[in-house]
Amino acid sequence: MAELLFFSGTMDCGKSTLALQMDHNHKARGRRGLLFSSHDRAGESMISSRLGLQVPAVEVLPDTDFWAEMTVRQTMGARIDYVICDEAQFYTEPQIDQLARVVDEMDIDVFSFGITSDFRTRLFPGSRRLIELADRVQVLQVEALCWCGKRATHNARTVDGVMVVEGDQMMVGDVDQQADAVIGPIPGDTSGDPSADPVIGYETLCRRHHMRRQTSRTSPSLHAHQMPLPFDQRQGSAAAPARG
Ligand SMILES: Nc1ncnc2c1ncn2[C@@H]1O[C@H](COP(=O)(O)OP(=O)(O)O)[C@@H](O)[C@H]1O
Ligand SMILES: Cc1cn([C@H]2C[C@H](O)[C@@H](COP(=O)(O)O)O2)c(=O)[nH]c1=O
Repeated sequence: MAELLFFSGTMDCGKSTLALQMDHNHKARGRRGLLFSSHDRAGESMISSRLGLQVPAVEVLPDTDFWAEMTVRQTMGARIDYVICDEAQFYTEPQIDQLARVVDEMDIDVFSFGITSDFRTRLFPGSRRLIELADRVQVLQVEALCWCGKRATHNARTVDGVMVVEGDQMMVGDVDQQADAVIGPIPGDTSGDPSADPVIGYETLCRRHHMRRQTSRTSPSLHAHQMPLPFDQRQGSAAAPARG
């Protein structure tokens, strides 16, 4: 019997990698699958993993109807044994209902992948509906970590390196946008230009640090370790710290 599975976790815990691995393993055994995604960081119609894999996928739009998608393809003679759905947090509730119907009435496995909650710790509508309907919800084993070393359970959004708790629920972005913010501006780098667009980034945190709004940038201990020694260009040597 086909199943609706939801593989979930924070950002950067390996969901897209697992999605592509599952596709590979099922394909290797002669099963036929269809890949879907929505607003992947690498661009439209794509499933991309930070491990470097990138595979074409059908882009899910607000008016995509999964029941119709499957019906049209099957009518044209395609065999569909399973469906991979990445970035499923962005799907609408009716789309998740359609996926459940595809499982139950067409006997097609649906393997869905997505983050559970947004930067305000609120459930995404698509994820909420998946939690309500899935046969199984599986939290990924690979743990994204907070800067303190604990398991990261929440996603923080940063704007120009500063954690925010207000804004649109959907904003495509990545976790490594924090890096520059941690070590401060690099001399000659104009990306810190105040007239430039704000840099949206994300950081995975444990609950305690999410609640306290403490990111790697505002953590006093980590900040001290990652700050480069101030370099006195006149002397050619490290000078006394100018910043507290
Ligand atoms: N350079 C690297 N070497 C080894 N593993 C990496 C590297 N870069 C990323 N990863 C792994 O990839 C994971 C992110 O995978 P990805 O599928 O892109 O995550 P998600 O879809 O959950 O955001 C990281 O948690 C890490 O385990
Ligand atoms: C927390 C949060 C994330 N997003 C976006 C940022 C990324 O583009 C995706 C998650 O991708 P990943 O493969 O899981 O890393 O979601 C968002 O739009 N709103 C949020 O609150």
